[in-house]
Amino acid sequence: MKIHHIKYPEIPETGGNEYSVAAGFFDGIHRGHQEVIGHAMDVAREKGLSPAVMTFDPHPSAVLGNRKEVTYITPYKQKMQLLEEMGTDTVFVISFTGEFASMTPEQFVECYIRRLGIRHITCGFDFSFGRFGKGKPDDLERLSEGDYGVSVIGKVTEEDEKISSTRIRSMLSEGDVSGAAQLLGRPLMTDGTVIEGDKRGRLIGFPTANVDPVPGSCLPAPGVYAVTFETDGRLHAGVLNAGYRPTFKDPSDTFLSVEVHLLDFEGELYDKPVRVRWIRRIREERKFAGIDELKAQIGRDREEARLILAAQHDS
Ligand SMILES: Cc1cc2nc3c(=O)[nH]c(=O)nc-3n(C[C@H](O)[C@H](O)[C@H](O)COP(=O)(O)O)c2cc1C
Ligand SMILES: Nc1ncnc2c1ncn2[C@@H]1O[C@H](COP(=O)(O)OP(=O)(O)OP(=O)(O)O)[C@@H](O)[C@H]1O
Repeated sequence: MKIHHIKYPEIPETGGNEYSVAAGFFDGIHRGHQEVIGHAMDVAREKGLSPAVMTFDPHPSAVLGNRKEVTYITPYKQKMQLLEEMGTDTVFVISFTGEFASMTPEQFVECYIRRLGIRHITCGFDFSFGRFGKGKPDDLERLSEGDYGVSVIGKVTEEDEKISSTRIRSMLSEGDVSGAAQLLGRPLMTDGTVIEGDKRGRLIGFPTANVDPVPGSCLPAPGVYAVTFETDGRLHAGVLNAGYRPTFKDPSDTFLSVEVHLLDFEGELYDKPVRVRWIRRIREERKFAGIDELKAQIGRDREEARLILAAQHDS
């Protein structure tokens, strides 16, 4: 898959290729996004065009400043991997700058559709672009003069409400990872590396792999979760604690640890790249009176995770 990074006003050399693109930020590549991207690919096949995606980096809210801290359901690398798996040949990643954001719809169409060789553009019903987000799908049609086709995908919903990145982020902030998986069409995936912890886990009888998530990962609310843990091409069942370990740590310690106890694995994992898939929340993190109580609870968490993951496997 070819990735073109574009910074306004540059236009990359694409060797005369002609594209069918899906346009949008696409954080999460959820079921709504999958419909938009899937349609762009169908058109590419029908018309003999190259299947492509046009996306932006960073998230517009990082530049327009309406979100405090910008985290991603699918950080950049994972998003690229998912797009490639869906059959995308080319991705145009446009730097989302103040200058780009203030283009008129006419400028956007001239620079990023006509001059890039785009012959068909697919977007969702609420796609917007250009100054104040004023450019709408209708404008794409109005400005095309027959040079390119436009498809607008209607609202994809779950329980009568639009599936959106914002909705998924809000579910994650409440720990509802199974609800989020329903909208994503797959579980939330967190990529990271195994780092050293305080080595207390082994002492209490539950060794854990401490995961350092890739920067900018959008994590679910603190708590205990049933997860799968993929490393070295193998999938392990696990029970994860995301939190501040109040039983051992000072409340002023604000480092969020993400640690996974693997149900059927013992061995060395330091420095390995891993992918955690969040399956279901089990409970909140709590401060226990002592180690014995904590150990008993982790034992119950482990059994609950085992049942959740076995049921998921059977279904
Ligand atoms: C499934 C699971 C649940 C946990 N729940 C809690 C909890 O509710 N409260 C808490 O203080 N620590 C909890 N912990 C964290 C333990 O305190 C932690 O594993 C131990 O401190 C080891 O830390 P280390 O890996 O940094 O050595 C949990 C850990 C696991 C694996
Ligand atoms: N549920 C949906 N149904 C149809 N089209 C959608 C849906 N969600 C997003 N799209 C379209 O997919 C593209 C990418 O959308 P965008 O990245 O803004 O996603 P979003 O989920 O709506 O995000 P946010 O919650 O941040 O607004 C846009 O063209 C948008 O119109």
